[in-house]
Amino acid sequence: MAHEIPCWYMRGGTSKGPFFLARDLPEDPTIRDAVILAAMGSPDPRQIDGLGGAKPLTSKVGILSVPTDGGADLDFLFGQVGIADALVDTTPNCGNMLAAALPAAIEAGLIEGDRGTTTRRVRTVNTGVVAEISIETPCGQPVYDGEARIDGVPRPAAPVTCGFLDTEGSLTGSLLPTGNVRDTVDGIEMTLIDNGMPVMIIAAAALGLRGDESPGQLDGDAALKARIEALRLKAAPLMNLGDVSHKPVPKITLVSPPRAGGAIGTRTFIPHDVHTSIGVLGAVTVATAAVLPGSVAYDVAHPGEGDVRTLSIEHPTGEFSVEVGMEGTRVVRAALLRTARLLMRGTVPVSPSIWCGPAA
Ligand SMILES: O=C(O)/C=C(\CC(=O)C(=O)O)C(=O)O
Repeated sequence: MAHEIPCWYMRGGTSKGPFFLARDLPEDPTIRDAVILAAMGSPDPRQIDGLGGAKPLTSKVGILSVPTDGGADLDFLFGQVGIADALVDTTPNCGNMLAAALPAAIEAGLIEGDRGTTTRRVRTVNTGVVAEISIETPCGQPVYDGEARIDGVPRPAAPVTCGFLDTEGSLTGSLLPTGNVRDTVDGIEMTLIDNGMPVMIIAAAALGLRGDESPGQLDGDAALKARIEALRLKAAPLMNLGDVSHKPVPKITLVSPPRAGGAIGTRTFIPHDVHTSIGVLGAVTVATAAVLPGSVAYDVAHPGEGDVRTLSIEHPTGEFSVEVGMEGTRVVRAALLRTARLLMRGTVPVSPSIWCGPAA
């Protein structure tokens, strides 16, 4: 008989995927990952035999637990699940799935919601980044209907507010891991930066682009993608990320002057497909570069003024507003809005041969 794993299938921002409780999954990470791959239908380019959506933004999972060290109220382990690769990567952050972690934990009975608004510190175990997340819980349970709108999601929903502190160097050790605000790799100038997400920021013009091309146009340009991947493989070791040929970081954001009254125009490779919008911590990192004099982003940005300012990061399906708190030219905190929704709750059946791991 199949093993039934409790599961809450959530949309978090512009991503979606199943959430599990750590206690419902095998402890051994190798068996756990085999179970997740089976649940998602990987490896298979169509993920036809599982829950995965055959795109990076819909091939994600969250694993929840309550920490005992006092460092947070909820631990969220994020997994980027390979589609054609049999790989569950728990290295990077994902701010979109993070937005769904608290409602999922309340749905699962792991955390008791407050009456009115529930605010908790949620730690992304992957990097240790802690975010303060607030959701509406009028009677102690999350509500999902509401009037908050985020670009990339067609319907309005209840707001999820996310506040970040201490995101510098999340994976690379420092905001500017090379020690430079600008580097040159294979003749292309770039800013290599990590304020929650390692990102290579390159002017779209440096690659012969305008910067407002559609994701379809960019995804269809095999020569461009090969060039960008070659740059990524060279830049990643400079960012202390080593060999990233099987890693989803760093991301690459091509920047250009804003076209819709925002702070900057973006097209982001994550890293092999073009994002239909932009990731959460990706947007925080691009906003950080946009206000940093000397960076490639600063050259084309309208960075605004003041110790607290809102930067509108333009992307293929609209914009993403990031409020930043600054000390000098340094971003020390970021706040932003997401929405999330429970799409389905149930159990995922997994074959006992996978659940039990290889025979001894
Ligand atoms: O960059 C990606 O692969 C996609 C993400 C990551 C994210 O949310 C973030 O940058 O925090 C997403 O949109 O879910």
